[in-house]
Amino acid sequence: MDFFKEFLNGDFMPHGHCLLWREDLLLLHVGGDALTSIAYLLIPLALLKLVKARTDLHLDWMIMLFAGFIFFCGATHILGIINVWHGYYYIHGLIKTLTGVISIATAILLWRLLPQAIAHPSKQALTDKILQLQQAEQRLANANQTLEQEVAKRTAQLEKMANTDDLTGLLNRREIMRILSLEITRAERHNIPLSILMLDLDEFKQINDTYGHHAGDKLLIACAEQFRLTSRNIDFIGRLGGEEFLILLPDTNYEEAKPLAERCRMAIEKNLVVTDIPKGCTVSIGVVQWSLGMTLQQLINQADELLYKAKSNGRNCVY
Ligand SMILES: Nc1nc2c(ncn2[C@@H]2O[C@H](COP(=O)(O)OP(=O)(O)OP(=O)(O)O)[C@@H](O)[C@H]2O)c(=O)[nH]1
Repeated sequence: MDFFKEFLNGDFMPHGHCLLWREDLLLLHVGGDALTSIAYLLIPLALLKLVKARTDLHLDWMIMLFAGFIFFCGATHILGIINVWHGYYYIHGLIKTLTGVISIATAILLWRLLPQAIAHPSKQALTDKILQLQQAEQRLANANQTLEQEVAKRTAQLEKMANTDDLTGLLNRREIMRILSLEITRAERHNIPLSILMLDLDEFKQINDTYGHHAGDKLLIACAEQFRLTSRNIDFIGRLGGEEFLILLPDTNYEEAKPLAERCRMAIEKNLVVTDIPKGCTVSIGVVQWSLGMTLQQLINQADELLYKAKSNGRNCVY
């Protein structure tokens, strides 16, 4: 009991020379201890705030231990101030010992954590890694873009192949019919004229039989080229099959279509040059202007009928 009395009233040890301190010396010691104590008490509060705010750090126990260590350091300085007037040397010693124990614990844990901390990537390493990732991402984006361009190119090639006649490079039957259907809808909606030319090479079988199938192919290619040269860039030219072609003339009435058909006929008769076939070739053409209410099939049938008429009337003519 006596021990506790002495422990708390500060008389356990005599003050000795403390009461003899001069004012400036006292201010220096008390001021220094007070400033250090304030700092040592503020640091644990800051660490507590950090632990509360950053639950993701996973080192909260280590930070709390460090906060405790700092707190006890602060407490020894407070006791240093008190001891100037009261001799609580026993409590002071006790707090110093506690500070020592918690410091040792912190030091041991700090050393144990050191490899983990060293292994943790530095800010520079993380910055480098981010840079590497950004570069890799850029490379990936570039590769992706190239791939997309390649796919678009291949798709366009495949579409072209699917829509094109292999031999002549003109539109194939499916594609010219698809476009004709669209153009009929457009003509209907905007009330604009639309005409077609149905073209068939004359006595092509005989050419094939005389000069061979290969020469016949050359002639088909040369005819396709003449049709290209003769028609306008708004027109669509297709090969329906064999030696039969269709030229689609958007925004064109019969009066405009007929001379165009005539130019095609003349081009085949006069301009066609196929070395294997010296006698050349001619073409018969049926011209029809689409009229309101006419279906695609009716349009084609009417063009076929006119073509048949041209064939029956001696070929190499336009009907
Ligand atoms: N070289 C070649 N011949 C083809 C091709 N497709 C069809 N033919 C031939 O074209 C010929 C068409 O003959 P027909 O339908 O009798 O017509 P045509 O001889 O031109 O007679 P008309 O049309 O009455 O003037 C056939 O002999 C087919 O074999 C092809 O891609 N190349």
